[in-house]
Parts: sequence; structure tokens; C-alpha cells
Amino acid sequence: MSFRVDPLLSSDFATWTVVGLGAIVLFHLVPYLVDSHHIRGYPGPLLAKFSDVWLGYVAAHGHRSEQVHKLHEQYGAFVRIAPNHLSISDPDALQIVYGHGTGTLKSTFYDAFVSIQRGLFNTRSRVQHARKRKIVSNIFAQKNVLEFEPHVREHLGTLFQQWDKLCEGGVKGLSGAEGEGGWHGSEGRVWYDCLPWYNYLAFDIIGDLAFGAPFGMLTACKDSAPVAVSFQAAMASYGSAASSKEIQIEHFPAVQVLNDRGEYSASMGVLPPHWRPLAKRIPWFAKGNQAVQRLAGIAVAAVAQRLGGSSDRVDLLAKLQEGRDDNGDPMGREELTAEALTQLIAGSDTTSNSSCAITYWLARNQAAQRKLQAELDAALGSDDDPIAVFEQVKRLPYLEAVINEALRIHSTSGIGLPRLVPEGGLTVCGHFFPEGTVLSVPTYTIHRDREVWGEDVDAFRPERWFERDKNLVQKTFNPFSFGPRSCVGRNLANLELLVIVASIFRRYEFVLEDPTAELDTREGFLRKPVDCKVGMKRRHV
Ligand code: HEM
Repeated sequence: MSFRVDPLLSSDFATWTVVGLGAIVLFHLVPYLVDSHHIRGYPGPLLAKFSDVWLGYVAAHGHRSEQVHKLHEQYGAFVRIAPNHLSISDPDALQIVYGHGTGTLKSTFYDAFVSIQRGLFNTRSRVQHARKRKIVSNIFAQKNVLEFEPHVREHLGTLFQQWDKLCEGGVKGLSGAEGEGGWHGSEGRVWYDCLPWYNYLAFDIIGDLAFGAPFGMLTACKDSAPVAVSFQAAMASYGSAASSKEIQIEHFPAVQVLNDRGEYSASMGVLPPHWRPLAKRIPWFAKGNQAVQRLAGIAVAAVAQRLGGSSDRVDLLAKLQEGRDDNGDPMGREELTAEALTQLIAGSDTTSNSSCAITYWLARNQAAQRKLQAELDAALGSDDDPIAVFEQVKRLPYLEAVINEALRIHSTSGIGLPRLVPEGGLTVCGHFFPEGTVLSVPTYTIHRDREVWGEDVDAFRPERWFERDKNLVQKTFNPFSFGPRSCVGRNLANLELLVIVASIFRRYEFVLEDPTAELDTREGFLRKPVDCKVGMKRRHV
């Protein structure tokens, strides 16, 4: 049997194909030629000048910071990474693009991170942000953060119980399944992947702080959290003990869900808003969208459980409930849940990725590890408690240099955080940009600026923190960003990192399974280690 295509139909099809392709070309070419943001003259990849697809593709492949860094090495400080997005790798740009009083706002990138409703992190309105920030920044004031320290220490204690057992097994040459990928003992050490354990620790701490109870990952040695299956239905009903019991719960791996969500939102966010509903139909994005819903479900389940029970706990939720805006109004229940979710997301893998990166770099650099341990022994030597107290470790110069150096070189928040130029335009490093241009300063790249950090930027060398120009360093070191949208949880992050790193390196010593292995990373919104295989043993038994 043979088919004949009607010549009229085939010519119609050809015409429509030509018209469609022509429309796509015009759609991309006209804005390029009109150049309403005056950025046509800036260099960058050819495709990025015409379409957001280039940045979307790079973001989805998990190495955006490294790719943009290569472009800056090739083209210089100003690189066009999307039709309306200029990346500026000059430390002087930080204060203008992110600082107080310059009027920039977060771009539509952040819309892709909204789930329950806009929280502190993804609110773009200046007025809404100022209202929320007032309530939340009080919670994270240094004196309040000290109230959270006992919880941080408690969960670190649970981690030590688990790791001590692993070390004992390691000395005996045993093996086990705890932690993803399990562990085995040889040469007096336990060999295992430390990344999942840092994730368990960070989730248990933030779960406890934000919702009044840890997720129990450290005791279960497993990535698992209760998730409200339909969070909209759950939101409508919760608030009492009875209704919280009616919420349908399933368990999912929270760390995995958070990773999927980060990759989804960071890739979706660089696409123009009108493309996004279509993009959600692509299977990869559909899976990411499911992660967004599940993540919200974790917060809904935890808030429901916490509000359904009776608790006089000092936790973030209690403090959010106490908070009042300028009109004396508290947050409504939905807003409360959205903010608790924000804390969970912002305060979990930021800390675990950074702790893991610190462990990797110290395991790789044995001299720095010994030097840190000598400082810790001198400061904490006679104290029997294995968990350091913030007061004891808050001013140890080498510890601080180690943490800062790892935050510099790893840069868990490495991408340029996009900001919109406000009405009236903005002049950055001598270049004028009109209203509506998107600008960003890539942290990963400015953390590798040779003028600031020295020629050996790719080496982990805490000593540079005592050698380099302090003003230049202060101006360029950007792990927590600058200005009104900088990290509101910085005091808590600082306390956690100091207590965790001091306690762990006083008690254990680490080597890399493969001493020459690079730290493999994958980046969504954050640059995350993929794994970190180490050999660990107790220092003094
Ligand atoms: C090493 C740990 C941490 C790092 C490196 C870090 C880094 C950052 C950065 C770079 C931003 C700006 C994001 C943007 O503009 O898009 C940010 C914002 C934020 N961080 Fe952190 N963070 C850390 C820990 C924490 C912790 C422990 C909390 C709270 C529990 C937290 C809560 C927040 C919140 C709520 C925002 C949004 C602030 C706003 O828009 O006003 N962070 N963080």
C-alpha cells in the first residue's frame, strides 16, 4: 500500500514551518537589534545574546559557576550571559548591585522558588520584604541565636555517638550499612561518605530549631522526612491536634527533594516567565515541580504537628508566632508556614555543604588539619565535654581562617544572584545600565580574583587570611551576600560552623580515600558536593 501526500497540504505545511521558524528568529533577533538595555556591545556566548536557552542549558547541567567563571577569564569583567543579563566580576560592583540604598530588586528568577506563598527569600516587593525582614532579623540577632546553641550541641552529640560506633567498627575491620553507601573498616579507620551525615545533622538541627522536633535522620542514619501529600488540603485544615492527625503523610528523602527542587528552580528561573508554564510539561521540569510541592509538604506536615501539640519550646516557629510587624500584626498561618519552609531550605544544605567542603579541604591538606587541631587542643584541652561551646571557639584565629578559606574556595552560593536595575538606571564600575537590566556579580569568580586573594587562588591555604589586604578581602568576601537581601541567618550559620568544625576536628582526624580526588560538585541554586569519601579515626581514645 502506498500513501500520497496531497501537494496542497504539503505546501501548507512548508509555509507554516517557514512562518513559524521566521517568527522564532524574529522573536529573538528583534530584541537583540532594538537593544533596549544597551548591552549589545558586551561580549559573551553567541547564543546567550539571543536567547535565555543558553543560561537555562548551563544551569540545568549543574556547573553554572564554573562556566561563567571561564567566560570571565576569556572576556573580562563584563559578560553577557542572557539577552537581558550581564555578569560583572568586579568586587567594586558588589556594593552597587546588592548594597543598601541603590534600589535594586530581586529579578523574576526568584518567582521559580515560590511554593506555599512568597517567603522572605523569594519576596520581590520592597515593602513586603521590609515587613518580613523586620520580624525575622530580630529572631536571628546574636543574643537570640545563642538560645539555639543547646539544640545545635545536642544533635552534634548524636552525630558523635554514631561516628564513635563507626570508628570502633573501623578499628575492628568491620563494615555496615549506616549512612548512604555504608562504611567499612581497614587500617584503623572507618571509610565512608561524610556528606550524607552532614546533611542528617543540618536537617535535624534546622528541623528542631524551625519546627520544635528533629527529623530523626541522625538516629535512623537515613534521609527521610514526613511530607503532607496534598499540602493545599492540609493547609486548609490544620491547626488543631485532631486536624493535624488527619493530614495524609508519606515519607520522602528530604535531602534528595531539596536537591531536585534547587536544580529545578535555578534552571526554571532563568527562563522568561511566559515560557515557564510550557517548560513545566517537559518531564525533567515536571519532576522538579513535584519536588517543589513535596518540599512545601515537609513544612506543612512539620508545622501542623508542632501547632497541633502543646509546646513551650524556644524555636523559630515560636519566635515567628511572637513576631509583629509595624502595625502590631502577627503572621497568618499560611505565611508562618511559608517562613518556616524558608528557614528549612535556607538553613539546611547551606550549612551541610559548607561543613562537608571544610572536611574535604582539611582532609586534603593535612598540614592545615594539624595546625587547626593544635589550636583546638590549646583552647579546649582540659575540657571533657566533646562538644565545644560557642564562647570557647568564637575567636580562634586559625579556625576562623579555615572556615573562611573553605567558604571562599567552595562558595556554596556561587552564582551571581540576579538583581533588577531600578528606575533611573544604575552606574556600575563606570558603565551605565538603564532600568530593567538584570545584573549579577558571580561570587565563585570574585572569590578567585588574583588581585585580592593572590596568585594561588585555587589552593586551600588558610594562611592567606593573615597575609592579604584586609579591606580588599572584606570588600570581596561574599559568602552571605551584601545589603538588604544578605543572609538573615548569618549569625546562626556562623555559630553552627564554629561549633561543628571545632568539635569534629578536635575529636576525629580525616584523610581522603583518594588523596588526589577533586571535590565533585553539582549546582542548582547552591554548589553542592556530590560526595566526600574519607577515612576517619578518633584522635584520642
Ligand atoms: C553557611 C551557611 C549559609 C550561607 C553560605 C548562606 C548564604 C546566603 C546567601 C548568599 C543569601 C542571599 C541569597 C539571595 O540573595 O538570593 C542568603 C539569604 C538568606 N539566608 Fe542564608 N546562608 C547560610 C545559612 C543560613 C541559615 C542557617 C539560615 C536560617 C536558618 C539562613 C537564612 C537565610 C534567609 C531567610 C535568606 C533570605 C534573606 C532575604 O532575602 O532577606 N541562611 N543566605
